[in-house]
Amino acid sequence: MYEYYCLNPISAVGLDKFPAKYENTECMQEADAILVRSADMHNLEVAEKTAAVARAGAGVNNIPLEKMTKKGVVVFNTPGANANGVKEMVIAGMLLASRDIIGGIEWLEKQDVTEDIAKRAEKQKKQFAGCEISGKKLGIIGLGAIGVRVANAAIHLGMEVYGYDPYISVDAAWNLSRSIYHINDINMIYRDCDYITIHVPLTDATRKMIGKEEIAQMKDDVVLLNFARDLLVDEEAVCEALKAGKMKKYVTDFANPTVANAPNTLVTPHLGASTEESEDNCAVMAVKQLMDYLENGNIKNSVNYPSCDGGTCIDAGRLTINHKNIPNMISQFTKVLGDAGVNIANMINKSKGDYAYTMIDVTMPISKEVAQALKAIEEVYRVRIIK
Ligand SMILES: NC(=O)C1=CN([C@@H]2O[C@H](COP(=O)(O)OP(=O)(O)OC[C@H]3O[C@@H](n4cnc5c(N)ncnc54)[C@H](O)[C@@H]3O)[C@@H](O)[C@H]2O)C=CC1
Ligand SMILES: O=C(O)CCC(=O)C(=O)O
Repeated sequence: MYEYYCLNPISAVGLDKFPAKYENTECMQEADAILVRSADMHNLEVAEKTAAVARAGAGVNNIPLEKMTKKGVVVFNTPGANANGVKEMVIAGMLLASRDIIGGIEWLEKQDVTEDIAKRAEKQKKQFAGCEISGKKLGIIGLGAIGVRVANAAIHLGMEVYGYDPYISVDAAWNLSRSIYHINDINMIYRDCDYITIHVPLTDATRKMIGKEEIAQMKDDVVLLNFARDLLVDEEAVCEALKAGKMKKYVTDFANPTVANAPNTLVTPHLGASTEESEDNCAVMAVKQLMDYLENGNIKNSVNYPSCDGGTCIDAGRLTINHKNIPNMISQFTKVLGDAGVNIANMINKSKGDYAYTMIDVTMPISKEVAQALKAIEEVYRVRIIK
């Protein structure tokens, strides 16, 4: 029996994939695995028993990764599963920033509905007029799952698209329309684009990457869109630019005291991934990844441990070890197993930066004592007997 705990509501389409041997617990401390969306986990202590956290979504800045890693907790996310939902919001954001659709609707809602409503509407409409996005320059910072989709959609809407991503993945590059200008100097985007949209993860390296200096380079009347994370942008500087008439609109998915109801901002309450399809996709992917990890020890789409696929164990036993990526670890593991007379059938050792993961299939069942001896090795964070 496995127990899972949901820190946020998770789509039933995903949770229904858990078979009967999985139970949804009300108590986080009892959980083998935790599912989360945007809940802040930085001040939460997860139980020793908890082996995995699955973020049903992309951004993992709400999860203390270093702390989890050193507890041997594998953190998963669901790359691309909600990217289309965000892409559609970005397109909507560009349109809302270009035409005063909201102003027009609000004006109409306040009117008395009388026989002459059509006539009054025709008279008023000029104050809600705007411009088209076709033919305008769009700069995209971050060409990952979302950035690529936004880029390709914008091309189809007739925009001239410039993309910047020094770490673009091979997959993303393959999916990118050939009509997009892939540029190496981010300042070109700041200087030349009418619309700028950011789609990078929030890390120490990207925090406040758009600040006063970057805004100063931008064209007058630029529209800045932020569906990634508010802390990527110096929003005090944005509000000054909006007030000064330098920036036309700031479209953001993140409400906070700086931007909520501020002039010329369009703020949505973190709705990018709030579609039936995105919520279902993320939940299904998160649940499948958790099940494969809990039952087989396989890792796919983890942000803190390497991928590892040993399939289903066909030998007598399997154990997995989460540990630091330093010399002499494997020899210590094989010594413990050799001393206990345990024969190794197969072994996989993978690393991701400072951390590593070892999966060992053996020809006889593994005792708790052997697992304890492995756990006692310095810089071993967790040992699981899978079978
Ligand atoms: N508003 C919402 O509901 C949602 C927001 N997000 C946010 O959007 C972010 C991006 O999501 P995805 O595209 O799915 O992630 P992704 O991981 O597929 O793409 C991120 C891209 O940013 C690039 N990158 C990293 N540092 C960069 C830098 N300094 N300059 C330029 N590019 C850089 C990476 O190389 C990668 O290609 C997430 O980390 C999350 O914070 C994601 C999903 C929903
Ligand atoms: O779960 C959500 O609604 C938030 C989505 C998000 O911000 C992400 O996937 O990074």
